[in-house]
Amino acid sequence: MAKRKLNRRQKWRVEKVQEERTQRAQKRERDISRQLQAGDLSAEQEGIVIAHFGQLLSVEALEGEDKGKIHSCHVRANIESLVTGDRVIWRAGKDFTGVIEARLERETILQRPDNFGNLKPVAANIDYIVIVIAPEPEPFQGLVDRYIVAAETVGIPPVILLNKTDLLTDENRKPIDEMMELYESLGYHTIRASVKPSYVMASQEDCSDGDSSGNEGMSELLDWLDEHTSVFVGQSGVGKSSLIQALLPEHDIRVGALSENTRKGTHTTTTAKLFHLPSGGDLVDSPGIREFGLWHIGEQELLEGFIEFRPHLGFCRFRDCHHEKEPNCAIIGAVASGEISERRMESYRRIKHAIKDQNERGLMLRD
Ligand SMILES: Nc1nc2c(ncn2[C@@H]2O[C@H](COP(=O)(O)OP(=O)(O)OP(=O)(O)O)[C@@H](O)[C@H]2O)c(=O)[nH]1
Ligand SMILES: [Zn+2]
Repeated sequence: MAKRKLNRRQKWRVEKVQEERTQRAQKRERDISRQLQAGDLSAEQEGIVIAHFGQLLSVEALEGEDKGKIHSCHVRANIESLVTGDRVIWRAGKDFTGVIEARLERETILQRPDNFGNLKPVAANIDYIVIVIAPEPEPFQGLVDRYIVAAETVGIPPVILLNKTDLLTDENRKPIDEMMELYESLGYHTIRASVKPSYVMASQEDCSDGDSSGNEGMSELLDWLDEHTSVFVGQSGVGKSSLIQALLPEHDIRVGALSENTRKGTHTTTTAKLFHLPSGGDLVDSPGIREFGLWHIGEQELLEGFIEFRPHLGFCRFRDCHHEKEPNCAIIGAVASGEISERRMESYRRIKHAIKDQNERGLMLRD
């Protein structure tokens, strides 16, 4: 996506919109000052943004008598854009309203490009990116690695979750096991799970091979998610909605995600929602977040995103080595000595060429 150039008329409209926005912000500030003076706002307290609706943010109180309650809050001027997962200092007002005064420092931030090519934050303070794969649709190493690189780039540990283990067969088991073992050997945590679709459940009397819901691997997954905030990403059809639905039986995840998609036309929505898991831990989800990893990667980020490449970076004979056929290339040397697997090297090359292709077609945002 290239940066758009605006013509005069568009520029005028943008300026007009900005002016109106400024006026609205000033009015809000005046309202807030009035409320403060009238003593209608509580003392400052800590909260977490759990959803975003236009100018209003849903903030959950993390302390005090309102702990766990959700307030619909305005944001004071001069606070940079807030996103789901942000921890904030806020004051409660009447009737579950409130005012956000400040944003606390973020541990991590997921960003995606907007239509103008600028990176916009979509979720904050995520601890794990759970990359879901399944025997069907077949997992392609390049795609899984791309998700991993994206996670490494933002500094959030990826967890590889193989879902639909009930669909493992004599034919597909070996390549999938090899893939999982490769990721384990790189130090990534892997989990295996299966979420039985409800129609299978209905026709099944005996659930003795799993937990009472007929699902498998869920307790390990729940343990892993406990006390952390996670997002689920992965190819369409691997079972992200099914997993999230199984984790959050009281929410209608599928319907929510679908209607949000339909309303926005394509997968452009950035509204993310934070859910508390009954067993502990939080999930942040939105159709936009599920696509995280497929947005953009720069060539250097790609190299560093392959964690086993890192010790070899900077040791090639040529500073501008492309790690293709150059003599004394440290990366190629590490493949030859077995420190880097052929599969990951091939995957790296494939992703690099795909990025180049996209760059040449002007689709990428930055190198
Ligand atoms: N056999 C089997 N089928 C599953 C399992 N988990 C999910 N499915 C089925 O796989 C299909 C796709 O599942 P979804 O949960 O919609 O997948 P998704 O990753 O959310 O897909 P998108 O919404 O397109 O991103 C559905 O028909 C599910 O019932 C599983 O563990 N085993
Ligand atoms: Zn090299």
